[in-house]
Amino acid sequence: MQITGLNRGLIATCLLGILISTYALYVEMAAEMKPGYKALCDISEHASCSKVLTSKYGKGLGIMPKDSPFKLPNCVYGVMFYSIMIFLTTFNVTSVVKVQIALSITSLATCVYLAYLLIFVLRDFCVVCVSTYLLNIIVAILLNKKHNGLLTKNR
Ligand SMILES: C/C(=C\C[C@@]12O[C@]1(C)C(=O)c1ccccc1C2=O)CCC[C@H](C)CCC[C@H](C)CCCC(C)C
Repeated sequence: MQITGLNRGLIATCLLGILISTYALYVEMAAEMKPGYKALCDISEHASCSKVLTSKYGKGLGIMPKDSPFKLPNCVYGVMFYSIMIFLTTFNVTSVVKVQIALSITSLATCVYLAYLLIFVLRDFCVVCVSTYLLNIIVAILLNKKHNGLLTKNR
């Protein structure tokens, strides 16, 4: 695929990521404010996204200390991550793609950790969470293709 096509794919995937993260942030705030709030992604007892989002792992990735300024909802990190990705996608430079790949690997590692929490600690199926894992895998594949594409072009 051409670089332009890969860029479109990357931007579309990241926009979807921003959309899902924003929705998850809304659900998190609504569930915290109104008890008994039932979100669209609260499908059943063991497929409840609001339970996951309002759990103690839902903020600061579950690792930030109690009153750290980085104890933001995980979704806020998601929005920042996808926005930075979109911005960096506008540069078609190998070195910038390398920075994006590094960020993408960090996000994949974070996803593995969050998926572990989801499956083994919270024992819940969270649709919005799993979709962001998939999006991050797609971003990694597209970045790898773009990196290869730029290397061949500059040869
Ligand atoms: C919505 C989202 C992930 C979903 C979810 O986190 C949620 C919402 C959550 O509450 C949760 C609770 C318990 C178990 C699992 C979960 C999750 O699954 C976003 C991915 C975040 C993405 C993987 C960010 C990675 C950021 C890197 C650390 C790099 C930061 C880059 C910066 C410069 C900002």
